[in-house]
Amino acid sequence: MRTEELRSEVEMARKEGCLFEVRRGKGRPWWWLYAVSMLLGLHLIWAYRVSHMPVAGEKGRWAWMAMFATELWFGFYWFITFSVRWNPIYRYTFKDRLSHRYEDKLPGVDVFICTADPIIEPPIIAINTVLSVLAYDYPPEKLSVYLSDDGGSIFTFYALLEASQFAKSWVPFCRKFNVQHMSPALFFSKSSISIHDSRFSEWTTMEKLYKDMEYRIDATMKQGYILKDIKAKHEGFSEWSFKTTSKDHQAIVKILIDGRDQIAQDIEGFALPTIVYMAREKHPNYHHNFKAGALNALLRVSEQISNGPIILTLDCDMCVNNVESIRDALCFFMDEERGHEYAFVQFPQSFRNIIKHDLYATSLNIIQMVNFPGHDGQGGPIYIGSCCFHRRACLNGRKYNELSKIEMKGKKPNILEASVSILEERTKNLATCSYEENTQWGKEMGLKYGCPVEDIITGLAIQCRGWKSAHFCPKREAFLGLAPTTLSQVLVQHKRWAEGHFQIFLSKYCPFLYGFRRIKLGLQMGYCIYSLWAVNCIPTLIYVVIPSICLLHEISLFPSVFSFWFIPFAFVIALSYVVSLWESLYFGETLKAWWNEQRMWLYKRTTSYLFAFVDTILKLIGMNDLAFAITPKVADEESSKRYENGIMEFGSTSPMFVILSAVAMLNLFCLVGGIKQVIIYGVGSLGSFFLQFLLCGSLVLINFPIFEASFFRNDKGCIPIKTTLLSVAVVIVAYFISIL
Ligand SMILES: O=c1ccn([C@@H]2O[C@H](COP(=O)(O)OP(=O)(O)O[C@H]3O[C@H](CO)[C@@H](O)[C@H](O)[C@H]3O)[C@@H](O)[C@H]2O)c(=O)[nH]1
Ligand SMILES: [Mn+2]
Repeated sequence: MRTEELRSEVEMARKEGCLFEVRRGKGRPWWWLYAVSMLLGLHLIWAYRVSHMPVAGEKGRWAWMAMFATELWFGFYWFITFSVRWNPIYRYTFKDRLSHRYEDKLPGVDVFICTADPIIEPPIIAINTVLSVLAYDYPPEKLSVYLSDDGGSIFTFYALLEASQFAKSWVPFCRKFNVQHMSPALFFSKSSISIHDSRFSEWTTMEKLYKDMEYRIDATMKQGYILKDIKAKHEGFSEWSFKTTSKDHQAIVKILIDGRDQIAQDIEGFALPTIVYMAREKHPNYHHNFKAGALNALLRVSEQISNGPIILTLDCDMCVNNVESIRDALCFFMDEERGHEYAFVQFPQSFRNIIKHDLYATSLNIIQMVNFPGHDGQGGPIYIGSCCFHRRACLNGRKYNELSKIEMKGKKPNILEASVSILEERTKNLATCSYEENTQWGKEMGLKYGCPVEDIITGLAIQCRGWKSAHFCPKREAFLGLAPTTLSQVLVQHKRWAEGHFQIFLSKYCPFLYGFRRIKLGLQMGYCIYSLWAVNCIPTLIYVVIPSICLLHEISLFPSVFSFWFIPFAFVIALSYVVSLWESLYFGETLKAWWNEQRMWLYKRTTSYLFAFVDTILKLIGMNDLAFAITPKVADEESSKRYENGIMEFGSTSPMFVILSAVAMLNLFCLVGGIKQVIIYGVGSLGSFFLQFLLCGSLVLINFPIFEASFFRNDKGCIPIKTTLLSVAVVIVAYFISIL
């Protein structure tokens, strides 16, 4: 049994020598008490629904059935969530033991960074990520950085060239000053130095060096072309004249710093890691398969150049923020007893731009702090695309075999023999999409194609090949990224996620089918929390519309406060909110952040998930194409300011906002209507409508930002009058339908 397994794992770690240790979460009896009482409450609610069903012809029979179906679904979904959360495990590493034993035998690490669009992902962000990686506390000859640019932008290439120059000063500076915020932008925004400090002049010189570089990149982008004398500095610029009309797919590979090169040595004797730029052309005849395609191309290219047995994948905005995270990851891979079972080590994705009360619930705190250790307890966390260390062999498609421990050293990379230009020429062909024609890339090898959450499906496949994975959450955040900062960005991002997960559920990779007998049932259910996100749109819409409309029509859908049946409803509602609030507060969120999170759940469920649901169905019947809407990493100045001040951003006329606004208006309308009836019929009638009032009232309350944005704001982020009118029209139509 799992319990035994865990106990013996901890035992083993105690025996000294192990590089990591596993500890089980505390407080499990409480969890069981919670689960049993919740189940009891749910059953009573269902019993009430069955026993009090209106007879045929009676008012509200359909509404009743919809409520019953919804509550069944919520119960089922709660059960899935609980099954993931009941047995979390937490991991600890012993990096001193690692250094002690393996310092001279550390494996090569290849870092893959993806960027795709120089406008919504400005190159300065991507190169800050590159620079943060270069500042890792790791032997430079064993570290290589690859930047994939799906935008194929000459400006990104230029920025990387600048960065590889700047790195020669930045990396030694980081060592000398023991810099912890390894991305220069973050470092200079977070730390300051006193004029009396002996390091003052060095510090300010470095700051100026960075600001100048930033300025040059910015100016070049504004100008729209690269100056002649800059172009003369690197022959790489000449490649941007390639013709896109060619029959074959084309790619560019440029080695900007060659790790074995002596010139790469800076004044103080610091060698720099290898830095490689790769771009794949957009070609009408070939699908470039978005990020998965980019990562697969990098796998092939890097195999020829550095061939590190460990790979770290990062999004362009995800800076390294902890000099030790490579070593943490290695503690899992290199542990003598159990290391060979692990395919990947996932770190949490943390964000550097979350505001005080986390307006859009973008920190993903609860998912990462509660769910992920739970997945880990069931055999392995999921792979979420960024901040994850992989074994190259596992990404390439290798099956787990108890007997074969993977050699960490990897084959000798070719860079030792071939010249840079030969390597570039050879790897260029490997980077193209035409190279993948009639191969297993995207199917059995590398990241999987055809899904907007390529990471999830790839991780699932790795686990189904017998590998374990680990979730590791160090005290100091290992990585810091940029969370979306406007409501529509968040909703679109979640639409992509929900859609991807739901597609997996409906495909042959459905965790229950594909994972059957390959991974634990608990882990299969774990994947389903997300796979079924999209489906939640329907029950949620039922719950936010029907009881309120029924309130208006004096149809009671819940037991009266004076009835016995009121107890299970009150109990389940109170318990689930108390537990969720407790979780949030426990993980350091504020009360207001929790409230904001509840609102975001409502918004995601009624818009992102709905659109994801519909789009997935359309795609299933062949009416829609696969897309990957990239999340912008920047917003305009005004809306950024509103974000900083915690003001919700609407602004555009998105159909998503019409739905949000319509739900809010409908509930306001019903609440007013309900109150009117109480005034007419007296407070006595309140009893049997109490829960409906509570629900409708909470919906009005939580939607306050929408009313504010429709009626009391006139900045550019308010709700356009068109959207408000449309939503009112929707409410009127809904009202007339309901009286038919
Ligand atoms: O055609 C593309 C599209 C995207 N990207 C890159 O993929 C990364 C992730 O894209 P982003 O729009 O930032 O997605 P997020 O929703 O923020 O990312 C989460 O979700 C994705 C899956 O939906 C994962 O790939 C990411 O790692 C994970 O952080 C970025 O670096 C992009 O530059 C490409 O390289 N090529
Ligand atoms: Mn992102």
